[in-house]
Amino acid sequence: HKLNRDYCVMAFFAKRLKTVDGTPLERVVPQAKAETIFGNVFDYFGANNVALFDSCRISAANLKKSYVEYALFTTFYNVITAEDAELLLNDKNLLTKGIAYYFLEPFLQTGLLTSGGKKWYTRRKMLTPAFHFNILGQFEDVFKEESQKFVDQCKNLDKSSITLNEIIPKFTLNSVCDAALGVKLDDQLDDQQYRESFKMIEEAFIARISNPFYMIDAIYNVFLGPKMEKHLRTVHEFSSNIIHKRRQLFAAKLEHSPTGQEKEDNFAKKKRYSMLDTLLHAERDGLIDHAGICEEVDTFMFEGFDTTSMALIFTLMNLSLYQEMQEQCYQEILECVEDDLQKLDVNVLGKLKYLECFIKETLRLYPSVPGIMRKVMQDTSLANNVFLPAGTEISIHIFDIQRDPRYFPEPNKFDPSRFTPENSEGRHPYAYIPFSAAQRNCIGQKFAMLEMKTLLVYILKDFRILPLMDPKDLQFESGIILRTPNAIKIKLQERI
Ligand code: HEM
Repeated sequence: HKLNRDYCVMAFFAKRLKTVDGTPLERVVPQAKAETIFGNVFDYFGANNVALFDSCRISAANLKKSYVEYALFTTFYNVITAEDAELLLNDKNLLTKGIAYYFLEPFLQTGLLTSGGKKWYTRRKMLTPAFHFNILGQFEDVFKEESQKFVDQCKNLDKSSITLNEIIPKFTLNSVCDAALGVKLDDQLDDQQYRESFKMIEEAFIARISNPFYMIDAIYNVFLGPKMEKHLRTVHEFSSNIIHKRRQLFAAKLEHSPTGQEKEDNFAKKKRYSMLDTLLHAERDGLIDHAGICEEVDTFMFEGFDTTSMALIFTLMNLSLYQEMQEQCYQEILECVEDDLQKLDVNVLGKLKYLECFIKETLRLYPSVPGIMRKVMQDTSLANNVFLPAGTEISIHIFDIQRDPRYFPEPNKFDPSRFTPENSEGRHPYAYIPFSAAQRNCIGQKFAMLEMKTLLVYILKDFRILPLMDPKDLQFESGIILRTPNAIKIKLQERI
């Protein structure tokens, strides 16, 4: 027992965290209570996704400090405060992604999300202009078209019970494909199958992070890997078809340019291109190859589709639950937005300050990406007296950070006024990080906000949103994206 207490048998090979000045570690970083005598190795073994999610919240509530867990060969430093998140996200030695992203590689290879070092830096530099403020107006037309399609579809549904999880993902997938990739989804591209395979891949991912044996490639490849091949093929074929379609459009566009000078002229004028066109241009210049384009397209579909879906689903749920606040959003829209929605643009959307606070508060309580990870590549000492040995995995729990009562009193209460300029003043800048922060923050955050605001304006102008569920019943599942096993339902009533 003594041996086990000190060295965590079975987690014996996980390197121990230390303090820089020799203070006993438990005073600075407590260890999460182990469920078995084997350290934290089997704490999540066999737990379902809901139990897994809840156990992280229980550790955070009990320990109230960033804490450590010792697994089979790996040490996990779990970060739950804004102060620690700031130190880690700004450390230039801690830009490499953690083990969880390695499990995503069969799907995304090493695109912007999963890559590190020089490759990440070059790609980020290449793609940043595609998300520049100036290009947002170009996306806006797509968002308006898709939003109009969405409200027309709602008019034909049974409005007494609408399951958001069933209809929102189609909207966000269409939007990301059309706006960022420049391809409209049609009958040739089976998006239903894509979404199903995407879900299966995420389940395999969760199996890997929760079961210490599946973390070992050899075991995963025998028992789970073969079942995933079909789904990986589906998602890769889907993105390849998108690239193929855009390539044809791109070639036709260049052919019709009278002198072939178009590209040079436009680049000279710093004309902005959509994300996929930016990659196709870079390919012509020999800066990326076809495999690289596939990695990035998979990455953008992965990051741009379900994240925004869940954010919209929770925002619509909150609009249904808080009727007075919904009315405030509606009144603001009446004041700022003309009846002719064709005139809706980035500037008008920028005036919808209350709606923005509403979305931000939703993302605080329900961050679409509840946690992110980093890997320590070389021994690192932090300013908070923690020494991280090389190989340590860092898990930054955005979900817990954003419910810290020091920065958000009554943290579980939904209150958009927390985000007015007066109330935000002086708050720790890392207390609210739904899009992460510092160098590896979300490249698509403006894109996402614009897409969400546009759809919400279209819905609120045409419908009153009524509640159909009790938020107390909400459960959450552990995963890459914050999901709930509950179907999130609302009622719609057409405004006269
Ligand atoms: C509400 C919607 C969204 C949320 C909450 C969100 C959140 C995040 C977070 C937390 C990260 C950091 C991941 C990490 O460090 O591991 C991230 C990265 C990223 N996001 Fe988003 N995202 C959203 C929408 C989008 C959209 C619409 C796109 C693209 C169209 C996008 C593209 C990316 C990419 C490519 C990265 C990787 C950036 C890098 O490492 O350089 N995201 N996002």
